[in-house]
Amino acid sequence: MSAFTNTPTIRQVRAYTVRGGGADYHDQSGGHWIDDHIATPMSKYPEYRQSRQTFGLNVLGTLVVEVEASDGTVGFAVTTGGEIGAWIVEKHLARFVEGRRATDIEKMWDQMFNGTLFYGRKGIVLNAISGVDLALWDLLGKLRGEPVYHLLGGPVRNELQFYATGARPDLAKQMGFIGGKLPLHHGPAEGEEGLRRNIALLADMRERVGDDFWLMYDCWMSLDVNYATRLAQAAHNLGLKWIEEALPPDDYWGYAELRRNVPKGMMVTTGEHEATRWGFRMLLEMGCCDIVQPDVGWCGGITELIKISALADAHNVLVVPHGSSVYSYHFVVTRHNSPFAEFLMMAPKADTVVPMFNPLLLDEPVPVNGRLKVPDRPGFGVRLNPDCALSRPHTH
Ligand SMILES: C[C@H](O)[C@H](O)[C@@H](O)[C@@H](O)C(=O)O
Ligand SMILES: [Mg+2]
Repeated sequence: MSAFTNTPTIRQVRAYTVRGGGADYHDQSGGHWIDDHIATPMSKYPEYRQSRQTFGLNVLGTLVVEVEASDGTVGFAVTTGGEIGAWIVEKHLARFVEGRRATDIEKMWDQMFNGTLFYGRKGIVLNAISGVDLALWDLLGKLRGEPVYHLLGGPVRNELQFYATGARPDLAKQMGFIGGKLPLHHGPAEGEEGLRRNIALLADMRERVGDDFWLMYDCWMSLDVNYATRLAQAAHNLGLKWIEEALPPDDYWGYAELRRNVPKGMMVTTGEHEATRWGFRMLLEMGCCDIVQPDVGWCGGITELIKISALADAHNVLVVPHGSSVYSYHFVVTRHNSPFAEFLMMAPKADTVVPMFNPLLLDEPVPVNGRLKVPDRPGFGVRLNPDCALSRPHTH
């Protein structure tokens, strides 16, 4: 009898939403560093300048996807997507997954992507596809009794090392991280005074951390080429290691120009709001960046990230996924061109290490002294916190 005959099939796909932190990590209560006057493409409107939540950065909420196999095993994953994502999962994507062999992930991905191409391609549809894909990899690991990183070819290093994203790189250095990425607070609409404040903050942090600690700026799509060039030039003698996501994701031409403009030795990075191998092919072939930063919960999941990473490797470009907890750790540990990872400091003052998707996942690992050995529990090795109320709004 062929081994195929006893491979479990997918009995049901279920999608839920959750509010308050979790995978929609911008969905925090007040007073959190992650919503404190951070520059965005909306900063040109004063009414939307102080808080990203005012223009809806946390409008989606968390999407939880469960895939239940015919033997009762349940794989799950979480990403950003909320009710819209849940609707797409159950009303559209489920038809390409239910009844299929749990091993046929590539074919299910291809049908989910091509079956939604008329309204998807990127954005929320790719978040939803990513959620299903990650849940399928979790399920496969559980069925095989293996951590996902074993299914991806095994670890190329014993542990991961992390830089920390947050308001306090000085504290991150004390916690053992290899670098600190600051959110940029002021964009072009705040003129020369804003640029001066951006540089003053960086100078203060450089003073606090010394010369041998990475400092980066995350500009969250808020700048134009001229401002980003001037920021990079002014920050160069402060040892800015990279300037991240300076421009809107579709401005491939602007990124290529910025990369020609920045001082030699400074890196340009982007990609967290890009999706699929085609989007990253554009970034790579147009010479937009030195590091691509796909979010595995937004770019298409593990199945697509494998393709993106191979493309980047061929271009000698590093792949350092946007902070996405265990979903990227299991990938990064298996890739030579992913030498370090991001850890988003989700404590409101960025002064302690808390799980990134807090409070949604149980057993979610966190870096200790800036390092982490990826647990070898089956799948992604985490469980849903039963205290987090899941809702399933679209079942009627
Ligand atoms: C800190 C940044 O403004 C974003 O909130 C962050 O999610 C992302 O850009 C990152 O690279 O971590
Ligand atoms: Mg970023």
